[in-house]
Amino acid sequence: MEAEKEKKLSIPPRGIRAIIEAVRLGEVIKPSQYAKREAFKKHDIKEAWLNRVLTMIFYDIMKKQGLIDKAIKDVVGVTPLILDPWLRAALRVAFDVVLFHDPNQNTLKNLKWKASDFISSKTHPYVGMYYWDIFERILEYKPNPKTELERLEWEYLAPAWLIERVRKLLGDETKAFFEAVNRKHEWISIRVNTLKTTPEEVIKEFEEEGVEVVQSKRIPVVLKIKGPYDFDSSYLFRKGKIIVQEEASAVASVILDPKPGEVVVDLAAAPGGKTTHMAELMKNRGKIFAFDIDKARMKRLKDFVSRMGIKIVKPIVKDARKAPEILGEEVADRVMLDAPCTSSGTIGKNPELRWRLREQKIEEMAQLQRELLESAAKLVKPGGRLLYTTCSIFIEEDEDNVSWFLETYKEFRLVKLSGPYDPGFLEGTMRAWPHRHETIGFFYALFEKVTQ
Ligand SMILES: C[S@@+](CC[C@H](N)C(=O)[O-])C[C@H]1O[C@@H](n2cnc3c(N)ncnc32)[C@H](O)[C@@H]1O
Repeated sequence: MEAEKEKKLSIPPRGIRAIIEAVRLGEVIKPSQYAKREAFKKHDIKEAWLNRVLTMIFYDIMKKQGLIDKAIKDVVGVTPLILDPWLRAALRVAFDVVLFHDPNQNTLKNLKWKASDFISSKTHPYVGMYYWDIFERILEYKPNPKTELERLEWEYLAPAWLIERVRKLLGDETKAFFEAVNRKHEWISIRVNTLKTTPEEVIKEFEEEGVEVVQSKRIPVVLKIKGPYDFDSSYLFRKGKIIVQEEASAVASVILDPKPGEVVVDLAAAPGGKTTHMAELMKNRGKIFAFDIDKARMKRLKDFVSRMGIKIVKPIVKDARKAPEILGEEVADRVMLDAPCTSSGTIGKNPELRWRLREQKIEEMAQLQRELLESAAKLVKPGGRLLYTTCSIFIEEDEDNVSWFLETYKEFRLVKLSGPYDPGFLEGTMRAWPHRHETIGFFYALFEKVTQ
């Protein structure tokens, strides 16, 4: 009996206030872990166990936000988006805890009384009273999906339109796909900076720090460490010996394969995962022109470049559609276009993204990607190569753009890719999948400009 009691979720009043504040701040402070950190500090969450429990709930709410908001709407009668932000945050916490966890009686009491007091103090006593009043209805609430697709939304924790799309792409593997993206992500993928150290040395240092580490079989400079890991206080990170990067992302630079002394243009470079990797492959010899339109992300690129001891990168904060005007045409041996995209392949890493994504966005991104491909086509020298990648799983952003490019730019041919991942839906292209390759969803197409 005692053991059973202990298994139930227990959150003290301070924890309730901290998680509501974290969810509230998460709407305005990005990335969301900063919001969580600030709220936990404010409410003095020092105990490791409590931090772990609240962190789990914080990310759980993001992953299930669309479903939680549907439940709120069923109970309250309006979309939570028009409610007071503190009330919305408290309701999201309450629904998540009640529907998806197993809270003990004390936690339920705190969730009713302390949350109500807390949001009263943040807004108006009427708001707290309203929350208090409807709390019993939250306890009674049972989701009532009416169709098979609505039922799958609760099973896969994703909106219906996304499930339909994944089904069209993957058929029987749909369930495995969503299970993989919803799994707890404990392992963090990093890349070793070979300008400063070796994978073996870094493995040794992690082991000495007591961090579990495994080396990627596909890309030996990629290591996976068991999190959590505090990068800010990490010697390896501060000295620029490691950088956070997914294996699928590191594969891109290896495929483009820039050589020492070459001229490379990276058209969507920030925060610099691929730019820095290419500089390493080029042994810090040659030139990389790194374009990105986002100043803040570019600042991070500049920090990484200097910390990692890289000398050959010229950052250019400009729209990459202007790159041929700025640099001239046919100047590059290699062009990397790691295009801005819907990022649908990263929903495992960015749990709230699935609820934020809008289907209309896909066409918008595909159009921008084509304009960037036009720019890339002009930059490549005859005999030079262009790599087009996205972290999206949608055909419109991937294979469709490749077909369009090959039809429009007859001087380019597709260089067939044969690994380390699986063939894409167009012969010669390649895709990485979360459920098959334990990485993010990623798409690759390599082109060569034929010499006349
Ligand atoms: C997928 S991210 C690039 C990630 C980067 N290659 C890396 O490996 O770290 C896409 C980038 O495209 C940038 N971007 C969006 N529109 C752009 C444009 N018109 N010109 C240049 N960069 C753009 C975004 O700011 C974003 O940093």
